[in-house]
Amino acid sequence: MTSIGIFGANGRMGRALVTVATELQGRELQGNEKSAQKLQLTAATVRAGSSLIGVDAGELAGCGKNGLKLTETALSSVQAAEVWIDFTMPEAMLAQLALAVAAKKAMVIGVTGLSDAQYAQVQAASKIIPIVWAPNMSVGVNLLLHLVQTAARVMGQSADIEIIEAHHRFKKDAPSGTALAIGTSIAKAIGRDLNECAVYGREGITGERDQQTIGFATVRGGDIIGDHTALFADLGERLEITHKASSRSTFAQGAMRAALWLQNKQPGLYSMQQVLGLADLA
Ligand SMILES: NC(=O)C1=CN([C@@H]2O[C@H](COP(=O)(O)OP(=O)(O)OC[C@H]3O[C@@H](n4cnc5c(N)ncnc54)[C@H](OP(=O)(O)O)[C@@H]3O)[C@@H](O)[C@H]2O)C=CC1
Ligand SMILES: O=C(O)C1=N[C@H](C(=O)O)C[C@H](O)C1
Repeated sequence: MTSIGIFGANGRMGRALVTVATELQGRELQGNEKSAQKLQLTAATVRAGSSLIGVDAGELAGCGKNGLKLTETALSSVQAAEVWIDFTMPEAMLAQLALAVAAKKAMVIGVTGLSDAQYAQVQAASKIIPIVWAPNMSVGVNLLLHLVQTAARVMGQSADIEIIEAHHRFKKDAPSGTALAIGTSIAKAIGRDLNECAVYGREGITGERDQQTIGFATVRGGDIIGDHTALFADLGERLEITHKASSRSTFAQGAMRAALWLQNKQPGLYSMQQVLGLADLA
């Protein structure tokens, strides 16, 4: 049995995580090294001083009372679970990561929009505790990261490559972490450096398109959960590879799978590709 804690239980993803963990509790799930494992949700935290402290976590999440009272984010609360899941915001996540390091707890991190310096802090923490960090924990997107590499190898020398993403109006970062991961994956497959070839917006007299660039387009609106398309556009044909998330539970289920996979792992920074067994896919 792996005990799970959730930071930021009041967020959109926090509530999805509490709901999925509550549903999966006690059931046999795919875990580490192909063995079945069970999880138990033993802690869920909200900001220090929040009026939600003491409220039932399941009731807040909208899945019905689960008997778990929300606690405040603090070192004392972190002791209550073996693996912590964090889908909050970069600064909050880093403060929570410091608590996990102090308590020597494993962590699953889904936060996007990290600066290079913030990502370096995650890397440093992974020398002390095991961490899975991934900008997207759905099976489909992690498969897409492979499919775009095949497409890029076949079409990338002549087709124009564009990555289009759409998310809800509340999203804070752009382009999405997933869009950047798709760009990185494609660039790697065709020997380009994303830092040098990415174009993040166009306006005015831009001139003709440089085929060597990888373009990004961002849409924000309403309650779109998360759509991503990699477009390979040549003269006479175009290929589009699209993933659409229709529920946040797909990300939450991926996070639970990562949490079970992390149990008993050595300190290190692991990817969702490793969790899903896709790392060696050609
Ligand atoms: N990897 C993946 O598969 C996915 C990743 N994400 C990423 O997860 C993150 C969260 O997304 P979402 O749930 O929509 O965001 P929300 O804004 O709904 O939730 C953010 C959470 O972080 C907490 N928080 C924010 N700032 C602070 C702070 N300074 N101190 C303490 N707590 C803080 C909020 O607390 P409070 O409620 O008190 O404000 C809230 O619980 C984003 O980076 C998003 O890109 C999202 C979906 C999938
Ligand atoms: O903020 C979101 O909602 C999402 N963020 C992730 C990202 O930035 O890629 C993943 C998912 O698309 C939802």
